[in-house]
Amino acid sequence: MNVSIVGSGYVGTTVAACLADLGHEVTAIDIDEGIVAAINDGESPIHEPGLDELVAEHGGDRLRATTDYAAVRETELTMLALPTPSNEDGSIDLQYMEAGASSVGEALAAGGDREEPHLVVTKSTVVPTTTEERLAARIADAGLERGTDFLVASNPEFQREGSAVTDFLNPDKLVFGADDERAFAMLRVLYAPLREAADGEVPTVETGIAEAEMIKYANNAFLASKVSLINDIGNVCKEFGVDAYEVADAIGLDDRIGERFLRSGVGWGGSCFPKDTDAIISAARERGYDPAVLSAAVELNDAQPERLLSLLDDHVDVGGKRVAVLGLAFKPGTDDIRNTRAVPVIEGLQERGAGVVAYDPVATENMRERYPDIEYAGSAAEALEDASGAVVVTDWDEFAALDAEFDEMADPIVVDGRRIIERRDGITYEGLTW
Ligand SMILES: NC(=O)c1ccc[n+]([C@@H]2O[C@H](COP(=O)([O-])OP(=O)(O)OC[C@H]3O[C@@H](n4cnc5c(N)ncnc54)[C@H](O)[C@@H]3O)[C@@H](O)[C@H]2O)c1
Ligand SMILES: O=c1ccn([C@@H]2O[C@H](COP(=O)(O)OP(=O)(O)O[C@H]3O[C@H](CO)[C@@H](O)[C@H](O)[C@H]3O)[C@@H](O)[C@H]2O)c(=O)[nH]1
Repeated sequence: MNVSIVGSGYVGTTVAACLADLGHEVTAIDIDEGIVAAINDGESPIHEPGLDELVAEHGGDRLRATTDYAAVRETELTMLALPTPSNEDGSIDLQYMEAGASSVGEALAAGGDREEPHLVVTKSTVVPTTTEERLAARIADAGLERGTDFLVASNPEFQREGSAVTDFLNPDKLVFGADDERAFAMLRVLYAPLREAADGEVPTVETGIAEAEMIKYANNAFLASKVSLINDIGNVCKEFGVDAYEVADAIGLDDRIGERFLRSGVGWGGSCFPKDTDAIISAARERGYDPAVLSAAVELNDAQPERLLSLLDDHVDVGGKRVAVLGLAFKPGTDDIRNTRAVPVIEGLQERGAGVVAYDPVATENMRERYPDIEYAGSAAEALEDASGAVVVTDWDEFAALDAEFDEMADPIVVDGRRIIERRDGITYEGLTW
């Protein structure tokens, strides 16, 4: 198929490169000229395992990039992979989606009549009814008729950062939301090569558009709440001196609970869980319903970084002292710092008057833009040297190998928010939930 993907960030670039790899002709459309040039030169604009190779292989060939929306006219299907950030009150900010939908509509309208309607697919995470009520309306504003000139559908994405390529190519499920058999048929053709190439059977859910939009929020809300629940249980465990990881391993053997997403600690961050839980809570409240469990999950998550710091307070008054922060990315395998727990941890240390020295294997430069004034170390060893305490925020594998490096600390107190450091002689070790 000939496909265009509007927005070439974390999701758009992964989807575009993978679809090209599966044999489709793909055009990535982005307003950022640097991103467009990089893709055409065969370079991935983002750090994501496996993506460099795919963009290198297909960039400038089956995968092309442009800033010109006219490219959608050469394609049968356009996916919108644009940002859906939060407004200050937590509600979803649809300005990028609406701008993108308008541009697609105008580009299609400028091409005159079409034999078949163009399918516009919402890949971004949007609250239920957005695609039909807000995006289809923007496309129609260009003088196009839904059903004749264009169709809309929702196809939410469940990939994780750090494993986006393998997640996209081997999804647990595909979700197609549409109200027109022609839209379902096109989505089936689009994903046919993926289903053939995937490691196992890929269940496909065909449903309504608003249902598909809601499935994405329910998925993230469930996972975020699962982590908050294990953090709540973990906090209780800590009060009793019980190891929450032994408890989690045991309850995870119950199929109804499942072993994944039971790692307790300093909480969830990233570009999705925080904004998506906020957006669906806000959208529900607007309609008069207050989702109590989900609100509590967010509240508990917001409190975990302070709980981590209070464990450090139990051992040392960090005012005027050097404290190492190990890990800045919101999770290992990515340089993404959006909503990382490192931010409240750093701010809490600064409020206590500590001198922060931070280290991350790949996310340092992103964090430096946000906090240019704190010290950044070139290695974990350098960060630990002369520090009067260390807090672990991201579970990078390399932290598991740290050992003699702790001997160089002024005061070897380690508070681990991710259970990645081994307890050892010579350090005062506190696990957040164990
Ligand atoms: N990041 C993830 O792992 C992930 C996973 C699943 C779903 N999602 C959802 O996917 C959507 C995109 O997220 P992302 O992380 O890829 O965002 P991103 O910020 O990384 O990328 C968005 C891209 O859109 C471009 N853009 C902005 N306005 C534009 C316009 N008018 N026309 C063309 N391009 C424009 C930006 O330059 C940027 O390159 C969000 O709704 C997000 O919730 C993200
Ligand atoms: O047991 C766990 C699992 C995760 N986390 C934290 O939860 C956050 C999110 O992790 P993860 O879900 O692995 O990463 P994301 O890339 O944010 O992916 C989530 O958000 C994406 C965007 O919507 C969805 O597509 C994915 O399905 C969903 O997992 C990170 O801060 C993790 O440290 C924990 O604290 N404990």
